[in-house]
Amino acid sequence: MAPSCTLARMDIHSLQTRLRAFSAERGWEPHQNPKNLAMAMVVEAAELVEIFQWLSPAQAADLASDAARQQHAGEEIADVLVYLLQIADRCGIDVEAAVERKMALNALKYPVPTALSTAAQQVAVIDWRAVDAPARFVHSLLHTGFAVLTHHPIDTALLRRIEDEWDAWLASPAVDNCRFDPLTQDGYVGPERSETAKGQTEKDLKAFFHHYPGGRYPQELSDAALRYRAQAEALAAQLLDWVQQHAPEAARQSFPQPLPEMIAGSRQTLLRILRYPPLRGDEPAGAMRAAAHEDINLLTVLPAAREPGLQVLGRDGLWRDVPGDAGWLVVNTGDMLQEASGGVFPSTTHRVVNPAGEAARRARLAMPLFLHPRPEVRLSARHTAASYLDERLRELGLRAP
Ligand SMILES: O=C(O)CCC(=O)C(=O)O
Ligand SMILES: [Fe+2]
Repeated sequence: MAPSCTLARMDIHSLQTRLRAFSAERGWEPHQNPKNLAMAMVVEAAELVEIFQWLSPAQAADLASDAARQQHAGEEIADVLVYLLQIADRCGIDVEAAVERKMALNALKYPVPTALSTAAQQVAVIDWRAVDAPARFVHSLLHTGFAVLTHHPIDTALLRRIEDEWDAWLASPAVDNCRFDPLTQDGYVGPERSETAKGQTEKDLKAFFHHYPGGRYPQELSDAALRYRAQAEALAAQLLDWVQQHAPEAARQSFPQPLPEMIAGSRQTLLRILRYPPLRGDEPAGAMRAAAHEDINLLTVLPAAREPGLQVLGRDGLWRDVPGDAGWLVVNTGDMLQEASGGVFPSTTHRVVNPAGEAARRARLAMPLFLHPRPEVRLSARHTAASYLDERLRELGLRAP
């Protein structure tokens, strides 16, 4: 997004170079630290205000009809801008990049309050094969944190098979042979010690199995989940490529390295197979299948479950069902993409609500794949992937505090 052609015409960088030379020739540099410059800028801003001080709002709006006053205002505006550019120069701030990034963030923070923006908050359903799929996919992620793909390359017959065998396994005593190990972070976690979403008090009403490359896998089961994992991981890598290619300039400038490089050779990508057991009616008040949360990773690939319940929180504060017809694939952004993009890609809050009626008596299976960078990858000035994951796992109670 170009903030304005005026900025481009002005060429901020060469202006800063000229200002530096101007100060050096006059021996002013020792006094021009950011603190003094900021104070001088405020004095100039006050001189600009002084021009308007006793004018009526109508007179102020009509400044152009008073040539002398208009010229005076121009001089004060120039003074303010000159100091501002010098502050940025001394602090090593790239003004153009900072403005672009701020405008992108403002657009996210203050969406246009029209019917159009309500439509923009609907998660897009996109044919993966379409020529414009990558652009539409990234647009939907930017506006809703989610996108849904149809006609994707994941084998849906394989998914049904996984659901059937894992539904039985996750509810069987065999899970005892494969319980969660906090060191390797893989294995089975039962409802009794399931996650407590950040900021929640009740545990989620779910059991799950975590699989990492080369990690433990139930020997009683077929390799269907591993085959799904390979397909999902390849698709997730392609989708991350789409994000890199179609990300707004502000996000691309924020990425410490191209996104595909972050996952190259990663063994951190997590396959989670979830079983939400049928509800018995004696669940603690307020306990939900999956309480409101954000995913930790870059992107999540999630085949639509057979049972409903997945909802996304819109920027308008309303929960909406994520479209999830049979065979569709849900994709959402996670905290790590938000961190790496300087907030341009939102990590959107979602949850799985408890069903009512007949559906409450049925289990719900889901198998998200969480795409993770290698641990040493830098996401931002604050965090590497490892430091970020560590912080979040402690919050979830999956790693000792
Ligand atoms: O069960 C689902 O559909 C979503 C699960 C989820 O959001 C998660 O495990 O992070
Ligand atoms: Fe999630």
